[in-house]
Amino acid sequence: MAAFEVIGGQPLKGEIVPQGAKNEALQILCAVLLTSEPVTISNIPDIRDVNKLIELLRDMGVKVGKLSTDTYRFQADDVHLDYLDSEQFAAQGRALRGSVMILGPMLSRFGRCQLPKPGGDKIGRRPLDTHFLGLEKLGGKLTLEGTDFYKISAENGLKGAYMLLDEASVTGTANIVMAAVLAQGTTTIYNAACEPYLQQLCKMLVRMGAKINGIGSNLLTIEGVEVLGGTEHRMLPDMIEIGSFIGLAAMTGSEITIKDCQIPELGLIPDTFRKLGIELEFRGDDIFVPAQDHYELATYLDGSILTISDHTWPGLTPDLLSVLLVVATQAKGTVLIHQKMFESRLFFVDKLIDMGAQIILCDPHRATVIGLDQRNKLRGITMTSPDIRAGVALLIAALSADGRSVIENVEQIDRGYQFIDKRLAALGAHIKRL
Ligand SMILES: CC(=O)N[C@H]1[C@@H](OP(=O)(O)OP(=O)(O)OC[C@H]2O[C@@H](n3ccc(=O)[nH]c3=O)[C@H](O)[C@@H]2O)O[C@H](CO)[C@@H](O)[C@@H]1O
Ligand SMILES: C=C(OP(=O)(O)O)C(=O)O
Repeated sequence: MAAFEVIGGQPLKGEIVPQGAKNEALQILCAVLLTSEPVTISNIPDIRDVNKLIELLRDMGVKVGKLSTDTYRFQADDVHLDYLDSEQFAAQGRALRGSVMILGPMLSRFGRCQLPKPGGDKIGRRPLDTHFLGLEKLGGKLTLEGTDFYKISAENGLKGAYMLLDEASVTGTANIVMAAVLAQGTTTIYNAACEPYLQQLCKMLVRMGAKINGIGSNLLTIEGVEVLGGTEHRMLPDMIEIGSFIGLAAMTGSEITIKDCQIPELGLIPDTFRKLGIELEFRGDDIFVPAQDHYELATYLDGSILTISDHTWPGLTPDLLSVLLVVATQAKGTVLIHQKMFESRLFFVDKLIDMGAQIILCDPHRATVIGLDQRNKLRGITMTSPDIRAGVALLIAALSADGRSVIENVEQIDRGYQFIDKRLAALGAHIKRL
């Protein structure tokens, strides 16, 4: 297990370029399975989960050519269906959450797929029911082996259908869309997830020849086509990384410019940091965060305590709540952080409490943070990163803290943050990989 040693308390300064979006990359990479023609993808982040998915595709027979550090060319003109039955394929599928999105494209193009329960963060129950409800509506036949191995087939092809999803699952919607684009007839998906990465997927599919209406809304209408062709696609910057850098600047009292953010795609993220009292300036497409000695939490108009909670897009992404929580520990004021979607994502606050933060974990979903207003700094400690976003939140806490911290299990952070130690060291952070 790798670890980071951090000597905290140093203000950082400089410019940082966000990586390509992890969760967009996982959708887009799976979509290369939908065509036998070449697909060129740029701004691919060099992170563990994405590299694992690229390896999985290569082992399935997809031709993978690396054109530059962040650009690859894929061609799925000779997919080895037998590989799906191998132990190695199952092990690769188990290793990340994003692998689940090969189900939709494989089902629609080749009539079958199978997968064990995919990996990803252990942050509470992560049901796949919406994925299969949708794929079954299109004519997929699901066979369950035990409770954690799924086989799905459609010998006679898929047929378009109307469906009202029980929840607006992000990867579920991506899977269903990728199945519907090659189904016969019209599919209507109501209560579809509509976050920017899914919009990016839909736009790419349209460039490949798919017919999709309603992109960006929760009502998608898809007219199936017989074949899809190749295309080029560029990934958005990672909005969770951008939010993490805003939080880092605030907590460490640093002046940081985050470059090329595609600000219109960030939804509520900038305004949520502003509610924590953090000043942000948009300079063209860059976000400038000035060094701030203090920041003060907003209250509601009637003076009552603010709640920050997640919601499906265009609400606030759940993936930033851990960072927002950490930033609140040094604000002036009190805030309730309410993580509605996942039930085991707030337990990492124990470590922040050990560092001196004032937090009451009310229940698994809610934590009240009483900000220290920089009166006391957090103290460096040794801790383990439980999941990707808690990991980065703890890293931010460690960089702001007095003294030495060690963060273990940083493979969790490496899943989604590209060379984070080197990039933060370039801003002046004292961080070493052990
Ligand atoms: C690889 C990838 O892209 N992972 C992201 C994806 O995961 P993923 O697609 O797995 O997450 P889902 O959107 O399916 O659901 C997330 C959780 O929220 C619950 N839920 C979802 C929708 C809803 O209307 N009500 C509800 O309660 C689900 O039961 C689940 O526990 O989307 C999540 C939600 O933005 C993000 O945290 C993950 O980082
Ligand atoms: C939960 C996340 O990732 P995954 O879905 O891959 O576990 C995340 O990116 O915050």
